[in-house]
Amino acid sequence: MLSSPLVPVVQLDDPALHSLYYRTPSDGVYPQPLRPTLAGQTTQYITTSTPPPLAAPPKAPPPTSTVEASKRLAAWTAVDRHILPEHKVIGIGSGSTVPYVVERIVAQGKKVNKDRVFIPTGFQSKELIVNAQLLLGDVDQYPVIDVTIDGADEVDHDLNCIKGGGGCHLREKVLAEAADTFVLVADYRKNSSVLGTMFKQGIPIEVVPFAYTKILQNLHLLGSPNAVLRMAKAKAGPVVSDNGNFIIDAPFPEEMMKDPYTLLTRIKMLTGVVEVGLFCHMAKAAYFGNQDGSVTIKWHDGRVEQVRADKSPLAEKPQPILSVPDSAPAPAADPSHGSALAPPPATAAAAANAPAEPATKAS
Ligand SMILES: O=C(CO)[C@H](O)[C@H](O)COP(=O)(O)O
Repeated sequence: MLSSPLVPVVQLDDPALHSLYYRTPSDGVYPQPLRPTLAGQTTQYITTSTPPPLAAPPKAPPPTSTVEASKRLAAWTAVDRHILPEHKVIGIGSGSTVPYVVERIVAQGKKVNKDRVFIPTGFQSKELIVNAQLLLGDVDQYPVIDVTIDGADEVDHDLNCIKGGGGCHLREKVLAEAADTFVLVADYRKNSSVLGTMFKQGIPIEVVPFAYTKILQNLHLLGSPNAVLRMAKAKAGPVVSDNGNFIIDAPFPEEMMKDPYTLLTRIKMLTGVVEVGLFCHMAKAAYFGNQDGSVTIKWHDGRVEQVRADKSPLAEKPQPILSVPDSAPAPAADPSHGSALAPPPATAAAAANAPAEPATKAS
């Protein structure tokens, strides 16, 4: 029996095969990952050989609409205020605003980022971290996170929010809870006073697959007669979460949505429910990029701060917006997601500044 970490299952007599199957880190030929970040990590911790130089990480493309620009505005402002040099463990959330979070973190430079580890909330954010050549970790290694920044489907005045439009809310809640500071970033369409006003598809609820019918029945009794199993669009059958579970979308009447914490506890008590996409009393601040280039910041203590357009990070160096012509067809909505957003209220600023904006998720 070999004492190497790789234990043989069958005896290989051919020496060539033997060396193929029994390579160990000390051989210096440990299989190399195909992607740069992982190559960087392997080089640091396992191999002794010189790594190939890394290509520059891909940049996020310029925003293609006012909504996209406001997502970037929110993300950049939040990163500038909350991701400080002393922060070493950073949670990266999910959704269409988060690529701009990663973009701004990368812009802080290699020097500060080389001592940081980034924890993803799911497949998408893991890809963002890897592609940006940042060091990837997981919450089981780092159960205490300095700052987590995440998107949201809708946020109310008390910073309660709906999350899980992208089906990641279980990991998102774990990373929010693990964080000393949890910050939300979103465009102006997500800023509301009562949850469910803008995001109509209902509260995302992750459930163990075998129990979904019983849970649906219980949700109907609890006050959500239209609760449904979320179905996949490019696959036959239900959406399956990163954790192998099903997702139910349960719209509740406004009266119940006005007290999201009570609703959260009642749903969570249903047997078979893994996690509920209602995040109550968790966020320290929520950043909303506005159509006029300003940023609204709602703080956990009830303060509301406005950052004027000429004071925002984008004002330092104006960023291009690739405008979408009015006649262009609306981008296809992510059917499992932002299509539930109601159109934003019309404002003078909107009329003056915005190209025709679909009320659906733009990415
Ligand atoms: O909770 C989430 C995924 O589970 C997302 O953060 C939320 O859905 C916002 O996504 P987007 O910015 O794409 O609208």
